[in-house]
Amino acid sequence: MTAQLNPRGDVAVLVPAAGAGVRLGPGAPKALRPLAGEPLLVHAVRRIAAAPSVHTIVVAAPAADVEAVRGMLASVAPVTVVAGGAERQASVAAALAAVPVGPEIVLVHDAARALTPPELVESVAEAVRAGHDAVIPVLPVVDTIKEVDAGELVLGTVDRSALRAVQTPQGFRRSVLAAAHVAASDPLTDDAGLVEKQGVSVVCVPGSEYALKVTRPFDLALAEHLLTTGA
Ligand SMILES: Nc1ccn([C@@H]2O[C@H](COP(=O)(O)OP(=O)(O)OP(=O)(O)O)[C@@H](O)[C@H]2O)c(=O)n1
Ligand SMILES: C[C@](O)(CO)[C@H](O)COP(=O)(O)O
Repeated sequence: MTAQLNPRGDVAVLVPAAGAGVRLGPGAPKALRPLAGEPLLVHAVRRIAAAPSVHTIVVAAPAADVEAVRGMLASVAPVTVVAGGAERQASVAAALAAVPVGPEIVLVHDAARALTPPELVESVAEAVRAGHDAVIPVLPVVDTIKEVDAGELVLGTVDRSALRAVQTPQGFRRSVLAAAHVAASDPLTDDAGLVEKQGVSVVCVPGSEYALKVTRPFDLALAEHLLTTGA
């Protein structure tokens, strides 16, 4: 059944999905690769659409696959599909340009984080609604972290208590994200990094283990296991 978005919602979600997936290995663009029988992107969009505040979803698809992605998502949720760019930042900028007048909170969410629960979409949006210009979901770093030189010689042990692993969706006041993209020079893979460069304070909220990014083959196997076991 096709999900309905909330016409009175205040949140637009941009879904960059135009990456190749080089680290996943040869094959179709990553967002279009199957996870338990459906493309990663379908899983991601279904969960975004289940978040009650979402008014608009814009997907940035690989340029050659825009029509295929429209077809793939037609029965999932009402989405706008645009062509992405060569860098993630260009894909986000293309999606941002397609957001209609209305939503004043914009979330940017990797298609690759296909199992992200709707509750995380809501908690990030709520933190922006509460007055923060930029909000990122994070997890504590659980491994010991070493700094090394070019020859893999350990230089020292980093204090991990002040480190966080960053996820998406990342949430922004719309004008803040738009200004950061206008001002952007070198491409970054992280929108929070763009707004930091503008001197904007970025606030952390608790992330979710389920928002793992499918990057390497092990991540895909883990996501498949989580889905098929109902974990
Ligand atoms: N030119 C790009 C590059 C990335 N992305 C998207 O940004 C998200 C996060 O990127 P990542 O997981 O690093 O994906 P890829 O760039 O595809 O991965 P790789 O670096 O292994 O090729 C993904 O949903 C990806 O599709 C995008 O829309 N446009
Ligand atoms: C935005 C991001 O998902 C935050 O963790 C990440 O930066 C995406 O890209 P990367 O190429 O894997 O760093």
